[in-house]
Amino acid sequence: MGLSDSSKNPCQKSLSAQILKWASTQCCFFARCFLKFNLRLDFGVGTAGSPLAKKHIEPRGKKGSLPFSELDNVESHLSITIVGASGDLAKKKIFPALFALYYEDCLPKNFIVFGYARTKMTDEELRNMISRTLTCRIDKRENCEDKMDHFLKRCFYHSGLYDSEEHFVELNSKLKEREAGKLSNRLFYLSIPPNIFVDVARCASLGASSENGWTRVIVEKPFGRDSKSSGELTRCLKQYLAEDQIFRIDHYLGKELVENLSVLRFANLIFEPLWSRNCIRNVQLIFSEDFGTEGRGGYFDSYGIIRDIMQNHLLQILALFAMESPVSLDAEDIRNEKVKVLRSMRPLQLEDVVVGQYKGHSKGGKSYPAYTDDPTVPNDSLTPTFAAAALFINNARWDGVPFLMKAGKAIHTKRAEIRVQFRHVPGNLYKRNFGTDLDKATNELVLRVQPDEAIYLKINNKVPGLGMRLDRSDLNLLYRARYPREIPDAYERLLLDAIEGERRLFIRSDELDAAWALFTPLLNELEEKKIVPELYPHGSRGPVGAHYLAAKHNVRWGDLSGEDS
Ligand SMILES: NC(=O)C1=CN([C@@H]2O[C@H](COP(=O)(O)OP(=O)(O)OC[C@H]3O[C@@H](n4cnc5c(N)ncnc54)[C@H](OP(=O)(O)O)[C@@H]3O)[C@@H](O)[C@H]2O)C=CC1
Ligand SMILES: O=C1O[C@H](COP(=O)(O)O)[C@@H](O)[C@H](O)[C@H]1O
Repeated sequence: MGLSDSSKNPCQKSLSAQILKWASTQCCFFARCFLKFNLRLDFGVGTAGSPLAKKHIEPRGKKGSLPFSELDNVESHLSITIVGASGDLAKKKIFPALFALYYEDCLPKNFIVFGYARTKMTDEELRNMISRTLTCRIDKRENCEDKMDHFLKRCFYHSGLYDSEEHFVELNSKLKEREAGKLSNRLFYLSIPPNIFVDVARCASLGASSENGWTRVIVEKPFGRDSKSSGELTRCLKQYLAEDQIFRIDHYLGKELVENLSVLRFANLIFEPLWSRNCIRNVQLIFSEDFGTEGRGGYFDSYGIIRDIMQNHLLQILALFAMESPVSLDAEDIRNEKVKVLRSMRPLQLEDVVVGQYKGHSKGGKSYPAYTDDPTVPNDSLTPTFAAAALFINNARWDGVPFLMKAGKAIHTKRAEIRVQFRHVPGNLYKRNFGTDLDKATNELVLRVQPDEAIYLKINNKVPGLGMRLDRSDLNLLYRARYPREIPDAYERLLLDAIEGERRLFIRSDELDAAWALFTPLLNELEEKKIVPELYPHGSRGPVGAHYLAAKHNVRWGDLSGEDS
């Protein structure tokens, strides 16, 4: 078993940090004795114990008030190992996010990054690989090249198998060599296919856990494919890791607008009183991508859009949107509220969903492939690449309010947004100005998660002039206009949180169970009954069935109204 990791409140943390400083400089012996007897140490040491952990109050990084290096007064070391370093996610997201954190002075003074995978690579080859992905992304930053050189010098590689404890022991020796006897915290990022999560957790925990600091493991999705397999995965991981060492990542929780959801609700008097069935008619959670599953067809075909997007990203947003006010911003308080709302929901049935799959299509002399054209996808695959669903929360706040989700690949546009449609104004004095379509008179709040982050509220407004003409207008908070700085990528925020021991944006195991309990009966039914998805052309607006589903609940999809700019 690796070292347990429990970050407590800041006061406790700073006390722990002082004890640890003393312990690490004068009396490492005690720590080793504790370990020998397999006691779970609860130091909350190193970076997690730094004042930066008070991040609800303090901004982070050099653009904030307190650069990490100045705060890093405990002589600790941080080793980050990316398992699956040769893969797509590592290249696309994880290494760039780590560099961005380094660039912003958000990493501690003593840190190293190790890549681990089966592919044979030298340190230099790993550095070249990282540098290629970095140069095409962040070359506009000031002093970027110098910083990049310094960062790359701290990157190393070890090639090994995922199920070989011996190879992780070799990694351990390399880590120790560079940690040079300092108190060292270790973070492992499992950026690998899910069938090898448990092997890696076992080998990393037994072969390469930190001997004197914390060991944490970030686990990528998918966390199973249904309640049973997810429960099994949790049980297996817990043979080697304590729950507080496991950081289940859902990168949508790290997106700026998703983080802002709670601020919008709980830091503004004007929204919270409206946030219930009394004023809200329906809520829509929409995700679409304007490309298919190209290159990931093999993975996608055994998961499908419901598991890939709805059961995690959209459901997490829904939980944050609908939860009651937490007792505090503490991770456990927030996650308790999310679990409560998830457990108040009715599990989905077949009649609550519409599924679709994209078909080939030609437009303007260009042809777009069907999902089943992918050589890694069977020709007769019934896997949905699109789904729309209606969910209901059986509690006093949300009784009767439809929460509609829609997620699709190969749709005409890329977007992720939350749309809140409000009720009609009772006894509206201006009713006749809207003709017979009173729906056009309702307010709508839109949180555009991506692209081009924005929050806008559709209101009815008098068109200036002598007559009385109304139109729908937007109160628009466009992020690029209001905050002309680069918005950090979700992976930056989440990596930093894992380093600091902040669990608020990671999924707890009971949350995961509740999420699977909602979707598993539906997923089983879709598979058992071999439900045939409705075909929609690649690049279209998705299957028509999604409109019927919405209409059944008296809803119109806001993204198709044609009103958005
Ligand atoms: N890519 C993305 O956009 C996203 C990915 N994820 C999740 O992140 C994780 C990593 O994703 P991604 O980087 O795309 O995955 P990859 O398929 O690129 O796999 C990552 C690495 O794992 C090793 N690997 C691949 N297949 C196998 C296998 N069958 N058995 C053993 N090792 C294998 C390979 O390294 P080597 O051969 O060198 O050992 C590969 O470079 C997955 O769990 C995925 O679901 C989540 C969100 C988005
Ligand atoms: O988790 C996943 O997310 C991506 C979309 O992420 P985004 O940050 O680019 O919106 C999706 O393409 C992928 O299928 C899914 O596994």
